[in-house]
Amino acid sequence: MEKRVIVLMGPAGAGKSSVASYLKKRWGIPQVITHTTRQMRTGEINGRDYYFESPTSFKKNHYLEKVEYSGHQYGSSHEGLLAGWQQNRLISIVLDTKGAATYRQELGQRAWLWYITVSDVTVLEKRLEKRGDQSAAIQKRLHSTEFKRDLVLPKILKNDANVVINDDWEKTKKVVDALVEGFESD
Ligand SMILES: Nc1nc2c(ncn2[C@@H]2O[C@H](COP(=O)(O)OP(=O)(O)O)[C@@H](O)[C@H]2O)c(=O)[nH]1
Ligand SMILES: Nc1ncnc2c1ncn2[C@@H]1O[C@H](COP(=O)(O)OP(=O)(O)O)[C@@H](O)[C@H]1O
Repeated sequence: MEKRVIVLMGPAGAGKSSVASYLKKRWGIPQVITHTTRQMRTGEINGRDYYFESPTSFKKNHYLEKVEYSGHQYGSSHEGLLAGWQQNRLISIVLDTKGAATYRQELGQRAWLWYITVSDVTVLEKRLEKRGDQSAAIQKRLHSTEFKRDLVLPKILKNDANVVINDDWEKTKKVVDALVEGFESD
């Protein structure tokens, strides 16, 4: 049976992690956990949200792809993907748009691209504040080239991605349910 990884991408605060959690809770779709050198935020758990690494330990892993985002390293392992697929036909991963393009290149249609966004980008900063991110970290993030890049869906992914506008969480859940149901009934 066909296997797929739902690649959740989009600007910071759009709701990528919220969708990943919902996929797990409602549909039992596990998230492939990636590695990062950024600091753990309040409420985050090592091994659930990320594998938090030092610059030295980060270098020791083997990555399918890795990127720098707002001054920190992020990488996803081949092993994580394969372990997820061993137990499940459908898994998810949260990536930036550069990583998503690599996944599409490496995995073809097995990378199911979902671009999570909002119709009014000014809400993103408010969401990051509400999430409890430190204000210095928010400002650094909002001014990074990667954040600005991911505010729009890159041209090379435009025809391939499902766009999910996450303005209203109740509506988003319905859109997510419809996408998963479409796959399950395939
Ligand atoms: N390419 C790639 N991007 C990642 C990986 N892990 C996380 N990201 C992306 O890195 C960016 C920053 O993530 P994070 O620090 O959690 O910030 P957030 O977007 O504000 O939640 C987001 O766009 C994530 O999707 C990875 O392993 N590879
Ligand atoms: N539709 C929504 N309306 C209001 N707040 C939301 C919505 N979706 C997510 N959030 C909240 O916005 C913040 C950022 O969401 P998150 O999933 O962490 O985004 P991302 O992973 O894309 O950075 C979180 O506090 C989350 O609870």
